[in-house]
Amino acid sequence: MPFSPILAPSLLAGDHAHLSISAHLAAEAGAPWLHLDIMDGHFVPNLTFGPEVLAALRRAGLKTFFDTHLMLAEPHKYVEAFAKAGANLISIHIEPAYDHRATLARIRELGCQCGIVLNPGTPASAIAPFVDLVDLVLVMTVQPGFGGQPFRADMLPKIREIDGWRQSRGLKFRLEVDGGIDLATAAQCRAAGTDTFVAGTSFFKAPDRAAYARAMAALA
Ligand SMILES: O=C(CO)[C@@H](O)[C@H](O)COP(=O)(O)O
Repeated sequence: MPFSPILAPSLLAGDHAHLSISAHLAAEAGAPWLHLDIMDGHFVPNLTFGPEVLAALRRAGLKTFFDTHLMLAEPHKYVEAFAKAGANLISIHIEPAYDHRATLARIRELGCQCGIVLNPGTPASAIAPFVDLVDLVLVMTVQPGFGGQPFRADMLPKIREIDGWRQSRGLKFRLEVDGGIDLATAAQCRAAGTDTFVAGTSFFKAPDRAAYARAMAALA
């Protein structure tokens, strides 16, 4: 396994009236990453927040690594705004039509790490041309748009397939899962090769240091 496990709390499941408090709770629990779900009401049937929220979290003192997941029909138009607002890693979906290669290169040029994301219905082969360009591959384990959905165990073969490429070709990307992740489903994903786990609903039920430490011990 090339990377040690990271559990990235998803701010989508935090308190939207007090996002900074929720983000600080995640950091104080020991989470080195915060997952930020950016939804546009087009690519996914929901809306969340924009770059000004990331900038405000930075102004509020958040030093956490911002793992920024753009669920946007036209992500290439927004990568600069998210990089300037404080994103550390920006992930873009493979499904919409735009220049993925140029957008990944632009994310790097802006000083961020870059990631590529697949929806449950998208085969691993769709991202094959990009896996040597990215720092992270995100396999969605729910149809994106809403938190609190059940984990899709039928995504495990896809995770194994992508981890297989990583191992056989010596590729250096993190392999992340997102959707319905709790201790039990994270363990299944870990066994399939995942090293990076987004947890929204399950994390914010008990966002404290002891719970985080238990989760990390289970994934070690
Ligand atoms: O991107 C998404 C949903 O589209 C996720 O990041 C969710 O926020 C994960 O939430 P849970 O499934 O853990 O509640």
